Amino acid sequence: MTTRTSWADMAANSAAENVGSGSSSASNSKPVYVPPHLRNRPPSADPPAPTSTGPASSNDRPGQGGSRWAAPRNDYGNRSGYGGGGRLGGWGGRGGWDRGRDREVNPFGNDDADTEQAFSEQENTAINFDAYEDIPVETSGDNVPPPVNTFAEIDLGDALNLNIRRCKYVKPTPVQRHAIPIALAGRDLMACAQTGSGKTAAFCFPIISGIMRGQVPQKPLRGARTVFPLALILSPTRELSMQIHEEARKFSYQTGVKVVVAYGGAPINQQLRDLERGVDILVATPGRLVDLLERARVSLQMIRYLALDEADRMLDMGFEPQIRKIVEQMDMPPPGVRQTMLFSATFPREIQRLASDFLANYIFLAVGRVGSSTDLIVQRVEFVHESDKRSHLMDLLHAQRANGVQGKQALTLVFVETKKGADSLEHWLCMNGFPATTIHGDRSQQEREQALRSFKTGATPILVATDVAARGLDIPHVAHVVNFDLPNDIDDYVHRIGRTGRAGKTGLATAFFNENNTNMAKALADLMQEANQEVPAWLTRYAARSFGGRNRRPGGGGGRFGGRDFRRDSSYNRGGSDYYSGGNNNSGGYGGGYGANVAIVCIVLVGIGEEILTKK
Ligand SMILES: Nc1ncnc2c1ncn2[C@@H]1O[C@H](COP(=O)(O)OP(=O)(O)OP(=O)(O)O)[C@@H](O)[C@H]1O
Repeated sequence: MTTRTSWADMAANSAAENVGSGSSSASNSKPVYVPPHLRNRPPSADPPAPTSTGPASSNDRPGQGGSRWAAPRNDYGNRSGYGGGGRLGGWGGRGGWDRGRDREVNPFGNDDADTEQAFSEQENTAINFDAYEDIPVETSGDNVPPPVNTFAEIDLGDALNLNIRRCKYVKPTPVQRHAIPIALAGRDLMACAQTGSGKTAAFCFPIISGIMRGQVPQKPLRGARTVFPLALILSPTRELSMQIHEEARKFSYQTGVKVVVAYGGAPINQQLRDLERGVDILVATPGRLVDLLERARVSLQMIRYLALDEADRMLDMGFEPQIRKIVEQMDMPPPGVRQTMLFSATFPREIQRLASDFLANYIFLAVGRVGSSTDLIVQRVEFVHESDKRSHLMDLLHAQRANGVQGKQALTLVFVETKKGADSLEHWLCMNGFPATTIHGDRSQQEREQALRSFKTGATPILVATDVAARGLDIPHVAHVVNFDLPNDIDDYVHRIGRTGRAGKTGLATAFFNENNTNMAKALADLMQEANQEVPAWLTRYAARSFGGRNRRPGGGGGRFGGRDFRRDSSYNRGGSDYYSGGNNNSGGYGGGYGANVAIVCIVLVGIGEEILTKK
């Protein structure tokens, strides 16, 4: 299997190479204990904040009379400067403008980003395209626009095309092939596609392209400090919002489209200043957005595009009231006037039903995952008594070390149940020579961001996490996920293990099981069986005796799994024609949709809300 690195990996690698203690280079020598107060300090040799490559120019925009493709955004001129402090300083990742030079910061961190040569040499092989050859795809809804095979077939605009090349995306992934034409046709969309398959670009490209094409809108009369974004992208966690923002900034580099992120836990004043400098696309977590709306600092009156990432989580009980408030009770244009796109790797039927309130004559798209959910992930479950867990983990880590599986190219993510448990395990690992850090809801946002960076660069190749890191995070090189404490919900398990084996890469997931997890036995055994994993005989025996472990898998008791348009259910009947009036099965022998035994599995990047997570 190809394991060439993407540009993102290369950036991470170069950062890691500059990191001293705890990196893989120290692997063969006795690891050094790092006291807690020094553990997460940014390495002094870490790369500096990316520098600008030049003024935001308009000459890569095709001329389109009256649209923003033809209208350079001269409103950059009067900014007081915004640098965001670069990747490792302050509230990471918000940088869009170079404070001193008043220029758009190059999000590619590559001074040559303007030159064709700089990005034409290597393609992004993060995605294993071979695995997509016979991927099942199903669409339903009226007049579904046909998919495309190449980016060249889609008129996204020169500036965006240039950024796609800078990202080294050579061809669209399956979800992009189908979703982008649907979105460009102005259609509402509910899209279900596997983790790591490029959903972010699938909703970002049409939004950016649409804003570039559109007329520069007349700002409504309102308080001078109110901003009017044209697109809103909501996601359930702070870290996921930051990730989407980083991606969107790359895609919109030098297009004139301005992307701002707002999330809880970070100082609101900085975010207000970011907004004041102008915003076309607002990426936000719901709680912070409600705050901004209530302060009348943001108006949704001009929203043309609404995208919900991890949409099923956003409409799950924790978030639904906030989402309804934002979407239905403020000043956002109604469905049909705005364009709404919902993306996730799972869409349980009840959630689809709820979600349909936000959509108008929408298309449902389901794209199976690369291989199957867990073909790429070897799942192991081991019986480990509570008191033996630490020594068992130590054995695993020593074995990894002995096999040379460690360092920045082989990160280990260890999931535990509680925040206290996370701190305690992290401390113990460090004491025993395994550089670790931790992420959970009791840590400040700054500490959380720092921990993630330290993990990604391999400075601390073990991350002990609660469910705050279970969903939504795209961390390259996670080779091993250890469920030190199993979750109580099989979906959480699926999301956790989905942090490895992403984008066509293989991964390993090990779960520690004991008497405290008997309610998970059946769901776990079913899931493993479905994924052609070896199910230990003892687990099968536990499964035969047990009942529970909320099972959303196909064929499981919960029946919440959704890789199929709920409008096609025979039980669903709401007068028909306004909901579902046709289908387009591109599944190529896939049969009648995603039935009970289908392995689409949308392992998910469903996030848990920060409000919920902070309780963990
Ligand atoms: N067309 C493409 N060619 C090559 N790489 C791509 C392409 N599209 C996306 N990628 C890369 O694939 C990786 C996964 O993309 P992304 O994070 O958008 O997936 P996702 O479907 O949102 O995953 P998840 O469900 O886990 O959030 C990213 O590193 C991204 O840069």
